[in-house]
Order: sequence, then structure tokens, then C-alpha cells
Amino acid sequence: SGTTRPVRILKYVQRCANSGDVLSVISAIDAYCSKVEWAMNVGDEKGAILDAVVLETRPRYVLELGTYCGYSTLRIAHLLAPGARLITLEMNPHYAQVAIEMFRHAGLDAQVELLVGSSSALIPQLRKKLDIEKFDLVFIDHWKVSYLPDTKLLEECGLLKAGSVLLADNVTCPGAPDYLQYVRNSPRYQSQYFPARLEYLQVEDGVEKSVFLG
Ligand SMILES: O=C(NCCCCc1cc2cnccc2s1)c1cc(-c2ccc(F)cc2)cc(O)c1O
Ligand SMILES: [Mg+2]
Repeated sequence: SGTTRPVRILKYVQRCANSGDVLSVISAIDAYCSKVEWAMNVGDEKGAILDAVVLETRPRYVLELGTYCGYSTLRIAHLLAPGARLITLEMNPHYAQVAIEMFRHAGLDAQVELLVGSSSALIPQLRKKLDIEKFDLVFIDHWKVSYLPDTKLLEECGLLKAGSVLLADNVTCPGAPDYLQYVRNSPRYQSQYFPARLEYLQVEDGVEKSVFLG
């Protein structure tokens, strides 16, 4: 049995990126996935939009839904102030292990808290489990059919406050039409679309930034 795609990406990073240098890890992942084999990282174009939203939000508590190899986790962690907390949820224990090794290579494993399990099971436990009241920023990048139900779950669990920012990847490709309809038509959100290409391809995608109004 061969390796998996995330393992091949990790091995390339461990060989080619300087350990402790998060920007060289991010560049190595983008180099591998644009030249050798495609992977579902948010990528450098949408990643720059993510960076801008993190910098303008200056979040203290961040939740990421969907870790995969940890590419977007690293982009976020790199821009957080000391004392901020970044929680990332991954469904697949193998992907989670790869991401942890990726965080170690980047020297950011102490900055990230990774939980393995489904968002629907974990979100209701976050307040008690992590002693976190509200999230200032949520990066949504997991099952596209889960974007809407999990947003409603975050509201119901009282994990959003007025001003909380949701940033959703892939709202055009593969698409999250029910989520878009909700955040764009609900009086409780101020939503904005940022067009971009799908990672590493000439295909149209985009991210949606939605501010919860309380
Ligand atoms: O599926 C995508 N990402 C989700 C994997 C979610 C697994 C998890 C579920 C879950 C549940 N609970 C907690 C944690 C988690 S993690 C995805 C797919 C494409 C794509 C694929 C083919 C294609 F032709 C064009 C685009 C591009 C992307 O940027 C993606 O993000
Ligand atoms: Mg994505």
C-alpha cells in the first residue's frame, strides 16, 4: 500500500522547507500542489484573502472547520497575536496526524489545538471542553453540505457574538448554495463575496465573508 497524498505533501515539506519557518512551509505546500499533485488546500490566492481577514479581525479566539494538511491553519496561526487561541477540527485521524507533523515542522504546534471528530459532535462541546465563550473568527472549509447546519449550530450554541466573522471557502466551487442563500438573506449577517480562482487551477471559486450582527 502506497502513501497518501497528505503524507506525500508532508514528506516534501520535511525535505524542502526550513523547519521553524512557517512561510517556507506554506510556500513548499503551494509549490508541491501546483507542480506535482493537486490538493484541497485553500491555496495562495484565497489564502491572501484569509490573511487579510485575519489581520483586520485581530481575533483572540479562532475556530477552523476542516484542517486537512494544516495549510490554512498555519496561515492563520502565523498572523495571530500571542495569547490568541486557534482551534481546528478534522474528521479524519490520518489527516489530523499529518497536520500535527506539519505544525511541528513549522514550529507552531504549541499555537494550535486540533480536535478529531465531526463538527456536529464537537461544536456543542467546545464551550465546556475548551472554556471558550465566543469565537471572533470562524474559517469554514469542511464538508460543503455542513456549512449551513454548522453555522446554525454555532448560533444555537451561543458561540458567536456581534462582530464575529465567518469566512467560508469554496462557496462557488464545489459550492455551498444553501449557506450562501442564508448568510446573504439573513438580517443577522452582513455578507461579502471575494471572487478568486480555485486553488492551483484556472477554475472560478470564491470565499464569502459574513459578519454576525447578533
Ligand atoms: O471537500 C473539500 N473540503 C472538505 C473536506 C472535508 C472533510 C471534513 C469534514 C469534517 C467534518 N467535521 C469536522 C471536520 C471535518 S474535515 C474541498 C473540495 C474541493 C474540491 C474538490 C474537487 C474539485 F473538483 C474541486 C474542488 C476544494 C476545496 O477547497 C475543499 O475544501
Ligand atoms: Mg476548501
